Amino acid sequence: MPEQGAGRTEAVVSGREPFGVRLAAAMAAQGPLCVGIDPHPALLIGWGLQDNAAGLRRFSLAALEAVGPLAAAVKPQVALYERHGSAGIAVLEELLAEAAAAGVLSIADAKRGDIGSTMSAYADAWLRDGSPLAADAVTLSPYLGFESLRPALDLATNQGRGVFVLALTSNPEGSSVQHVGGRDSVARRIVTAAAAENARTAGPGSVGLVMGATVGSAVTELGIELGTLNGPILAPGLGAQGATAADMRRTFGAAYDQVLGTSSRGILMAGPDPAALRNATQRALDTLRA
Ligand SMILES: O=c1ccn([C@@H]2O[C@H](COP(=O)(O)O)[C@@H](O)[C@H]2O)c(=O)[nH]1
Repeated sequence: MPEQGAGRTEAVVSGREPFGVRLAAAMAAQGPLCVGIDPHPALLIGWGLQDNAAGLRRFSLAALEAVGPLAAAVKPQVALYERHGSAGIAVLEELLAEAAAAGVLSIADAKRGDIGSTMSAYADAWLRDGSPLAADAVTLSPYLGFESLRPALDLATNQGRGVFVLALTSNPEGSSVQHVGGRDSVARRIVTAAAAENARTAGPGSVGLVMGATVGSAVTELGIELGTLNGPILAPGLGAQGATAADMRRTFGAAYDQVLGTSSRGILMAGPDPAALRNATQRALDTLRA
């Protein structure tokens, strides 16, 4: 029996503007910064909170309240909610709802990827109206094949939501898979596939890429062409992983305007004082704009 769900085309069309358009507007208004909400145990303790669901909730809502008005988007790291079990997932649901109510774009960093039929369920969870976990966008892993992501690509389009597909990740181990093939690398093929998706839309596309701020010269060495992407690039690695805005400018060159730099621990470690969190966010924004 053929795989069910892999080729599903969504019929639902939401009334909201495409994610790519909404993100471009937020980046123009706020600047090119996404703040990661990563409630690591050490950060909870550092904020004077307990490493439990109640601490997680206070941390998450306080972080959103402080940084939300300054950032183009927030990016909760799903793993750090999952480690608290169902109570942690309930906090993530509340955080996503609060972000939506405050008009702050949310990117769920879940890195989902599976065969098409299971991918449909992931898409329903993260991208469908009415799901308690629906975010404006979700991160996806394409290592079961880019086309295995089809249910999420189609649902995102039809719901005015977006996806960010891992292409060149910020960790040093990523190159052992993503650089394979040299000038015809795995990463380059993912970029080409994302560009083909975005070519279907006239405005800014909603299929983004994850490309670490730490990847240095990999983009040029692998012959990756970003000029035709027509979509956003989520660039983690600022701050705690050591990358700077200057590194990002060198790495992304002419595509820098499409890049949404993201920092989690580098900003969150300034908390819990809201003014200190706002200052850390503003400093990160200033370097990205400089
Ligand atoms: O290539 C990637 C993809 C995702 N991430 C995630 O971003 C944040 C980074 O946190 P920092 O504290 O700013 O280092 C984290 O949630 C990662 O899982 C990434 O770092 N690199």
